[in-house]
Amino acid sequence: MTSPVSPASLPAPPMRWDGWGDPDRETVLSESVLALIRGALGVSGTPTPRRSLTDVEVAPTRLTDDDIAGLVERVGDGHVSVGGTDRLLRAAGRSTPDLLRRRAHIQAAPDAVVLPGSTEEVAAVLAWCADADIAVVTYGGGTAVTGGLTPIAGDHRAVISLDLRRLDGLAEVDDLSRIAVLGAGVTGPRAEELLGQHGLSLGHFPQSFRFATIGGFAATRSSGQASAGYGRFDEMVVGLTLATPRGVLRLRPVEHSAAGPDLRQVVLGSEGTFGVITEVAVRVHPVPPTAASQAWRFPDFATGAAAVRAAARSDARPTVLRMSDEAETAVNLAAPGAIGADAADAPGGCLVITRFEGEEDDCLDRRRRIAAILSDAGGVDLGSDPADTWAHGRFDAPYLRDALLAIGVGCETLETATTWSGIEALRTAVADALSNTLGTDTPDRPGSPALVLCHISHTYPTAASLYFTVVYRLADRDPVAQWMQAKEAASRAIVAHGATITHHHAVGTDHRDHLDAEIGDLGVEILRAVKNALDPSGVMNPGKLIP
Ligand SMILES: Cc1cc2nc3c(=O)[nH]c(=O)nc-3n(C[C@H](O)[C@H](O)[C@H](O)COP(=O)(O)OP(=O)(O)OC[C@H]3O[C@@H](n4cnc5c(N)ncnc54)[C@H](O)[C@@H]3O)c2cc1C
Repeated sequence: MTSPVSPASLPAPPMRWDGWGDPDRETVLSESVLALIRGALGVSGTPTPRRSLTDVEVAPTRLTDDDIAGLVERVGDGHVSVGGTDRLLRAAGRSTPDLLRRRAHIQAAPDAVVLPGSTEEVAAVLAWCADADIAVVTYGGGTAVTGGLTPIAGDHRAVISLDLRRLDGLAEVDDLSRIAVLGAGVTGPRAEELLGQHGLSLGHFPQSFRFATIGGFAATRSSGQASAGYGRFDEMVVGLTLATPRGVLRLRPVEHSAAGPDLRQVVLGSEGTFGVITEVAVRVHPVPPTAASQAWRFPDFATGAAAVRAAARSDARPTVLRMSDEAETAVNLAAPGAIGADAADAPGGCLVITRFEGEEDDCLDRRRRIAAILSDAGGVDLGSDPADTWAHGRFDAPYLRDALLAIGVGCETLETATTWSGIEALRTAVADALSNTLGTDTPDRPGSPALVLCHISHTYPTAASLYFTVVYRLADRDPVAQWMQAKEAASRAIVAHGATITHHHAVGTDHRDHLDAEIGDLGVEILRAVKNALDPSGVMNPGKLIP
């Protein structure tokens, strides 16, 4: 039995419930985007209205009055809700299947939302849940894209969402060591604001920066757009605190230790299946006084990839280094405000963006040295404008997806990484898998090819990550199954090429069945053993990460 949702009693997560970003911002597709989409996919472009929150039903909570009292006892009055809206708002992440499921009249939701205010309260809730046989899904910013937030109770009698928004402080700054300790619920902008008051910066800027949290970054091994300069998030972490059903694990911020295997690396990427990361000690740096950019055009992917590889190996490494393939360059994805605008007269080739942050002399010197490398490798200097345009609009592209979904156009991304020697074959295989599954004729979608775009998003001396965006006509019937079929084909191609199933989006539910192909049966057994030590009753995020 389901019932319409009652109003919220807890503060709502800041993102719109059924889409991306600021709830007050409505994206209207420009004429150039509409023309591109109509021409490529044959849709009419007429938007269908969104479902209102009040027109959704959820099942009643499975928690008893005693359960609710038990939770309130641990986190205090006003921090627990079994109200339908509170539960629904935390019921999903922001993948395209998540958003498609948000269109249904009846939706799955956790049985309660709990807002702990400290590490001790988190630990108390987890111990209580383990005793009471209730599963726990940790909720950070809600930007998960691989099913990590799906409210799965598994073998347990109910599931709660543990929203960390109250863990929102800067606990400590060690200026001399350049280490800061941030609460897990601090969002990307709030972290920069808090650190900025000390003249410091973290430098982690994923596309989800505005909404995702410090704890979420750590739990998913996130990677930001400035990873070439500041590293992946896991490289920024020097210490952390993990609350588990068995107690609290505190890993002190001494990065350089020979005291056995590095347990931080065991916690990073654990996706809430071992416990809840409540605090993270991160490496920080002074706010960079200068930024200098430069964009380049290469004739084709292979030439551009060789140039980017050389730049990634240089000690003049840019802070941002990325390259769009021919298709992504042609639709102008680097400038969301101008997509499709000059598609007809685009000069072709592959766009490379470089950006350098730091002291002025150092920035200019690195830019000059990288310019020499890229120029020698066949690049044409486009000046700073395209790179500045990319920097300006870099957090806005996700809004487009909502507007596309409204007109019957699917838009989803997936990512992987492999060694430089495997990059070209991997790109072809994944792109083919996506085009073949989403671009074939079916009674639902006669003759609509899929548009597959790709960029090299993160670079290392030995490897690089590939990030695919695919735009396709949604099936009238079961568009979730349509995407899942394409994703499975792409995942198989990734596994067959020995690449990683995820470079930074994490495993969640979506990649779980492919994890054993990557780490082997013994690797899976190790993860199970760690989980068993920290979460013997298996209440922490069941159905995610570990097959
Ligand atoms: C439009 C868009 C763009 C994106 N761009 C990027 C990108 O550029 N780079 C990138 O790396 N990712 C990106 N992502 C993916 C996503 O933003 C990251 O995975 C991010 O790290 C999730 O953080 P969050 O706070 O939103 O976590 P949530 O989505 O709330 O949770 C993610 C997973 O981690 C668990 N979790 C969250 N917090 C904790 C905690 N404190 N302790 C234990 N477990 C926890 C959750 O249970 C869940 O399984 C993008 C997603 C979207 C929708």
